[in-house]
Amino acid sequence: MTAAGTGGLDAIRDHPARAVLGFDFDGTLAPIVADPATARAHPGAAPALARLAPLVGGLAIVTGRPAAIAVEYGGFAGIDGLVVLGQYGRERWESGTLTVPDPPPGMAEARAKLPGVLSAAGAPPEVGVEDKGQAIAVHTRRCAEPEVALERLRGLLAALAERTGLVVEPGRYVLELRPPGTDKGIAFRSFVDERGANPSGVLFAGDDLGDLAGFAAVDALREEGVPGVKVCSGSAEVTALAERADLVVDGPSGVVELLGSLP
Ligand SMILES: O=P(O)(O)OC[C@H]1O[C@H](O[C@H]2O[C@H](CO)[C@@H](O)[C@H](O)[C@H]2O)[C@H](O)[C@@H](O)[C@@H]1O
Repeated sequence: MTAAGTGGLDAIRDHPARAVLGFDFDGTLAPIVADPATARAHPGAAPALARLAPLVGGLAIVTGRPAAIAVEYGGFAGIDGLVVLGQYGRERWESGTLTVPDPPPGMAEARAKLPGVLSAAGAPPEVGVEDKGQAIAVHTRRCAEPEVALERLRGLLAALAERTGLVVEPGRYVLELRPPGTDKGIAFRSFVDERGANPSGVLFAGDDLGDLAGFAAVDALREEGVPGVKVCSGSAEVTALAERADLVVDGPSGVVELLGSLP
């Protein structure tokens, strides 16, 4: 644990009612599985979040998943006070109310052209397409050589994104075509700001490249004098987060253990 991270955790524990916490879903609260449709939160996650929600100033799931899917797969439906910021902040779920904007311009064209792009890239049949309405994720985890399949797709998907006004969000054996304009850092910072001008401390936990923006939000808050802690749900697949984290825990079970120790 870094000294700054210890300061962040101490501040959260000393003044939990003004603390704001953000957690990624896949790989952080939910173990990684081969089929995205079968991912479910660690069994201890929802009970731990339900216990914590009334004790802290703000508690959010900040995820690339559609908000409704994260609520369903997480078992979060009954948790009062929990906010789910889905699709990198475009969608919001809170107390059973879901807010979803119209799909971005370009998404329909990207959807229509994607099969041709996969074919041009020689994508094997194990490549999976996850249509999330606001975004489309192309998964290679189930391919015999997932890294090779991902690299073959990278350039063509980047070109498709550029043609359709989208951006490519890379992740764990996934390249996602999604609208620009938000990321987990913007989503988490705006959630912190809406909870009040004087947070006692902030925490962001993640496992994947998209979570680096959440870490950057914690860094920016620290520079403004707000104690903060960056938690990495460790895996062999992504090392970039561990290098920037204050604390590395052992995957979703380690994150649930940390949740149980808060505030
Ligand atoms: O922001 P997150 O909650 O971490 O979501 C990021 C992406 O996670 C999902 O894909 C990842 O998890 C899958 C299930 O364990 C796994 O099969 C895949 O390889 C991972 O990349 C999800 O399917 C995507 O839509 C999310 O954007």
